[in-house]
Amino acid sequence: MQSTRRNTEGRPLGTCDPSSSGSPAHGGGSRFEFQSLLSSRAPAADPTSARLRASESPVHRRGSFPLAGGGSSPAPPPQVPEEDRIDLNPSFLGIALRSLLAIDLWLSKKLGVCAGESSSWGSMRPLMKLLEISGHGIPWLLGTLYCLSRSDSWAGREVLMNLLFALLLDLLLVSLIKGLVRRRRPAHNQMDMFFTVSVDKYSFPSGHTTRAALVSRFILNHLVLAIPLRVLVVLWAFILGLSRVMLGRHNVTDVAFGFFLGYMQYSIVDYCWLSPHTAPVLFVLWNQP
Ligand SMILES: CC(C)=CCC/C(C)=C/CC/C(C)=C/COP(=O)(O)O
Repeated sequence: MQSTRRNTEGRPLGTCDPSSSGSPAHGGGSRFEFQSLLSSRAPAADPTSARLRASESPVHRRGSFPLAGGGSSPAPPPQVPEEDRIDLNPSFLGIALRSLLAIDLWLSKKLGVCAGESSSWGSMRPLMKLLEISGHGIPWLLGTLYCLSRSDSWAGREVLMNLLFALLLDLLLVSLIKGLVRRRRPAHNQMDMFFTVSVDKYSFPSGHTTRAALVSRFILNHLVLAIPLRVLVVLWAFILGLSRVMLGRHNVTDVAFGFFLGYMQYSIVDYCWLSPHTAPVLFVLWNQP
């Protein structure tokens, strides 16, 4: 007995309707998924026919659909460059990563409510941009240098020297990772940021978020603050991270990794803590008239 497997549209599997719209590569119809499955589920006995089957898949044919039933003498399969081929048997990790990426892009777009003046929360954009300046590298670097120059106690100088080290380490690590990963900023972002350097065209990880996590952990560990102020510091870091997505500057994963990296950076700074004992040269140099 022979049974005919059907796709979700009730069409026998293996057939194709050339009149239907939608790009095969972008999931325009379920039949393309089927063809991928067919290729991966029924491996050919010999490599030549496996290659032929893969090249028959519509995802390998840019701009042409295979006709239902086919002809009696099919044209020889076109040679497809290696980089154009789609992995028909992706690993579980690959599927999980792609799904995470899709959720990330979808959620980031949804949360980008201040990405433009005409966005749903566009009126909040000036406030978000103020927050952006509060986490920018320049005010933090200049502020730390200024306080260092005014500090008249060894203890104060030690803390500020380490804050300066932390800020520079953060700039270095974020630039390195941005340059390596080279993830583009979301398409809905307006590139109107105040004072950026070349790697800032990339979005992974969020530099504002790493700085916010690093600085807030630093402050909580080295400044004696009343509880409400401590809560405020944590809130500032959290809202700054969130505002990066709302402004459309980043995807959610850029910010999530930014929090993680900033948190870890503080651990590095704490581990390498500079003091008159561990780095006497620095402290002596700073105290030269
Ligand atoms: C000393 C020196 C080279 C300072 C550079 C400070 C600077 C330009 C920091 C960049 C701050 C910035 C715009 C980071 C981008 O943050 P995302 O959150 O958009 O990644």
